[in-house]
Amino acid sequence: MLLSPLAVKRVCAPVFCRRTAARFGSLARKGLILQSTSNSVYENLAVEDWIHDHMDLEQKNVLFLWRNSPTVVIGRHQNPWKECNLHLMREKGIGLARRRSGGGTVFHDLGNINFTFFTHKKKYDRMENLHLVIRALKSLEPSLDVQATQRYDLLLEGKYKISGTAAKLGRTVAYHHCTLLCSADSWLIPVVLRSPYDGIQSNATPSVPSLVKNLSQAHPSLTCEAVMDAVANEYSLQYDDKPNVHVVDPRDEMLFPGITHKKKELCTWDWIYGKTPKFDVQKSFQILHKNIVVDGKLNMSIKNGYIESCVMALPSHWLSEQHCWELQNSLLGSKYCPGEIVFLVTTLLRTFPDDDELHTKWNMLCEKLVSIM
Ligand SMILES: Nc1ncnc2c1ncn2[C@@H]1O[C@H](COP(=O)(O)OC(=O)CCCC[C@@H]2CCSS2)[C@@H](O)[C@H]1O
Repeated sequence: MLLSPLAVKRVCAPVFCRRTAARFGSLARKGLILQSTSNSVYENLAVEDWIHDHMDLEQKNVLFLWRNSPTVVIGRHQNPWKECNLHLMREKGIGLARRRSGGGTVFHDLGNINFTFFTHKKKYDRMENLHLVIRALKSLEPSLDVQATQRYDLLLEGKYKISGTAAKLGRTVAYHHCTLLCSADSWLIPVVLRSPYDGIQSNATPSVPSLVKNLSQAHPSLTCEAVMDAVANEYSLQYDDKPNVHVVDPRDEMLFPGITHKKKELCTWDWIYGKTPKFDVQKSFQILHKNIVVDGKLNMSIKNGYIESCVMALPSHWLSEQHCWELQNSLLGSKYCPGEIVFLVTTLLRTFPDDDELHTKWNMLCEKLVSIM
């Protein structure tokens, strides 16, 4: 008989079963702990997807431990332009990812740990998981003042958020994932999660900002490594087991057949930006040209991340209706993204090669557009 410690549905991954049976040892384990070797948010989210889609969690629970290089992670139904400063993130090389669970936006770096608790849907219990994390923290610092709130945050000293929660409930499998701030760049969090873009109307899920603090600020002994070990210990205790953390590489196609495809999907523009719920942008702006202030208005509708309608109101003595229309029209169907807009306007400029005055005006409008994306 083919037995798998990961209890993978055989039909999906026969190779995985045989290999992992050898790799992960004892078949009796009811709680399996996996820790990622990767700091790529897309690879780690792909592991979550893979476990969700392929593992049979009827008899077994899984805890997945992972950390990422600097990234902003938005919820499934959020608008990144409303939630974070995309300009600053591009400048600082901070990534953006959209996860499959709902909820708000958080910042990850190597000082932030993520825990994903996978169970059968019947056993899904977020409070139980958070209490496990609290027990782990108290095993390291018994005097630590940490509490779970009704919205499943963990608060330090009654007011500082150290952990945020989100969840995904599938047909049979459920997962609850949460962050834990140990030694993240806590100065950067409010800066990067403040959107500079105004005039966006949207029904997307808004985040709930809080004051944040790192555990290591309260107790220097609470490093990521110590906390991860303590959580793994506590998780094993729950199953009367010795801690046994299996280090896994999310790029290992033998272990996770089909995971490369899952990762690729999570990296696409159409997933990260394109899944933004439909939104409108209404913005008044001013352009200073030849010492004259020109007032303009912009109205756009964005659907699946693409510009569905665009109307610019500008004084006709400054830009003729025809030229205004040509600019608007060239943007229709384009991604709501700076690179695409610059490309389209540059292409449009080539249709009037000798009109320097028009080039200047279109370029100024292009800059305005780029500044709001
Ligand atoms: N890393 C981290 N941990 C805790 N709190 C954070 C963090 N980053 C930002 N914040 C604060 O939470 C709010 C947003 O709170 P809000 O309640 O809106 O959203 C959440 O908590 C979502 C948690 C998602 C957890 C997933 C687990 C694995 S992948 S991401 C934000 O404005 C900051 O004030």
